[in-house]
Amino acid sequence: MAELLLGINIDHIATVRNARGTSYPDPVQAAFISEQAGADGITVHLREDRRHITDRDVRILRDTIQTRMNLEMAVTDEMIAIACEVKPQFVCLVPEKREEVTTEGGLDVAGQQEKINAAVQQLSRAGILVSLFIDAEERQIEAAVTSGAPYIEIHTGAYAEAAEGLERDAELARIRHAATFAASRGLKVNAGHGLTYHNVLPIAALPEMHELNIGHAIIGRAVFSGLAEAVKEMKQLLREARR
Ligand SMILES: CC(=O)[C@@H](O)[C@H](O)COP(=O)(O)O
Ligand SMILES: NCC(=O)COP(=O)(O)O
Repeated sequence: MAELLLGINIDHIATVRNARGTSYPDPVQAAFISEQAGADGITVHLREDRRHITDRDVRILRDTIQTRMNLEMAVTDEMIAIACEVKPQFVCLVPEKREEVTTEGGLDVAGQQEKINAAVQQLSRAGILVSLFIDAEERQIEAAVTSGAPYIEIHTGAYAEAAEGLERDAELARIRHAATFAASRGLKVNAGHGLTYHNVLPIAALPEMHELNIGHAIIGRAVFSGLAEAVKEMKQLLREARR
């Protein structure tokens, strides 16, 4: 079976940075370390309200990412103009609501087919590979095929939030069916949102999966794998100050 690719979402580094308005921790450094550790791509979501990733991040990352940039964005004229100028290797079109804490559902491609078709065409003409972030539904997959986008990313949020047992099994079955159906219709299939060290295995085992985009759980874990070292470094500095 082909290797399953891992895209790292580094938005959450920018969230910590922006909470204080500091220049650290820098998502540019996060992208570099992720790539050194084996990431196959870097995902950033330039939200309309710029709550985490900023325009500056996107521009610097476009120059510094060695693998490939996957720019998640809403389907707006502003975002399409930015993407056509920056030219990331991939754009993933996502739904966006100002007041949401995180992306709540998939993009309704079927309900706004002409708008999505136009966006896919414009981005494709700029040489960008387009992915559509959709729920695991045949209707949305058919609409994605119609749009001409070569990729979909299946929103795994409902799976991640489902209670372990029957509820989660049902969500997994929906995703499994969607992945098989989408692949049979010629789409490349990615997935992501809310995937963790505890729930990723059944999704990763689906043979049609091409790439998983994972951020929050990895950044959350990185805090603890690095915390002891960070405390030791500060303690060392304090000791040096009193020598
Ligand atoms: C579009 C998506 O899947 C989200 O995971 C996003 O990339 C993460 O950013 P937010 O936490 O702002 O939703
Ligand atoms: N598109 C999903 C993504 O980029 C990562 O989502 P999360 O792991 O931060 O929930």
